[in-house]
Amino acid sequence: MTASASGFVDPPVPAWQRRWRDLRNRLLANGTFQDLAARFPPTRFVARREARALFDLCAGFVYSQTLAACVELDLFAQLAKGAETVEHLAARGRLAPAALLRLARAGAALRLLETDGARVALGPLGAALLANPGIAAMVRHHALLYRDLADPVGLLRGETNATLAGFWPYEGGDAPRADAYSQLMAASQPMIAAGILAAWKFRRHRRILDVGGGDGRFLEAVAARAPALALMLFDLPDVAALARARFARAGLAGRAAAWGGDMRVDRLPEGADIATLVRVLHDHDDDDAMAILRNVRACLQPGATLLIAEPLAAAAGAAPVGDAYFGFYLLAMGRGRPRRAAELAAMAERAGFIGARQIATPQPLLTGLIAARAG
Ligand SMILES: C[S@@+](CC[C@H](N)C(=O)[O-])C[C@H]1O[C@@H](n2cnc3c(N)ncnc32)[C@H](O)[C@@H]1O
Repeated sequence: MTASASGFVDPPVPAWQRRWRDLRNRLLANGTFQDLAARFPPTRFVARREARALFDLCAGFVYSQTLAACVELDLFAQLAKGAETVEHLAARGRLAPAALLRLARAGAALRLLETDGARVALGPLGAALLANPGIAAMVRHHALLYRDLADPVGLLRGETNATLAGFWPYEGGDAPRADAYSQLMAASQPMIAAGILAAWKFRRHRRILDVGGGDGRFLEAVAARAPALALMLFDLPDVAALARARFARAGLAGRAAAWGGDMRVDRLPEGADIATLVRVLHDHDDDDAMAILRNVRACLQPGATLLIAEPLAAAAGAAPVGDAYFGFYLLAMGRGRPRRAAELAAMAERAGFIGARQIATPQPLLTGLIAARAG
């Protein structure tokens, strides 16, 4: 077993796999082999695919910034009703038509837009983005992360004063900033809630406690699906106040209550038969994450359900999101790390839960789900 820096263990790599990896790497690092592979018909396809993947890694930041420019110019919303002329879009964005066309062609290459040179329309990814406003909110928010990643090694060495850390002031209380990050979370929450609601039947429960529940958007979505469920939310005091306001606006004040405090140390409200931690544990270093899990366990009766929902490390088909994106995002944020499903299950069991298991979700890219019972 290989001990990671955090003390958790990664699954061991079998000896035959290590030998195969070394052989593969010797071949791929050899220019003559690469030339041969690119010319030999059976390997040509793979050689081209790998060359493209490598170039995409080199150029990925340009692709992201192409998307950022489209979002800043609000192109997707402007094209929602149909194609527009290059001149019209250029005038709206205060750009020269040639500059707008350059952006449109870049966007078309990335399937965000389509253009015939005179008019611009949505591409398939641009159209999909319209249905998920949370993505545009994240793209805007990424201006902070982009700045912090300008010196990735400095960030890894802890030499960079990350601007992203200031966006998430969990300690100390800061109402305007809590409002800003809660709005960002609320914008992306519908995508997360859809995945959790597709994977878990909340109707079978009586009372839910959403710990670190933000401004209540997740509970509002659960409430629509499970009309008899009583709703409880716990978050920092400034955020719990936002949740109370949301519950009142949504007509849920009669069945929902929100408490403010520190979920690591303050007593959590009792009586729930299901507790949820949605995008919470990955924000915290291991000691704090364990304190949260133990505190949640303490407020539940044996047999109650715990659901942990967050992007996972090493998720099949989604490793770049968990390990690369969230790995660096949380580093810039100043705490936490993405964890494997097995790590979260082991932590839950150490905190007094039993039977922890991973539940399949329709979109593992965004949300992995671990369910356990209070032991
Ligand atoms: C990433 S947000 C997730 C919010 C919500 N669960 C969602 O998925 O939209 C993490 C939440 O944990 C809350 N939080 C962070 N530290 C906390 C603490 N020590 N006690 C209570 N809540 C805390 C934050 O205020 C924030 O609402």
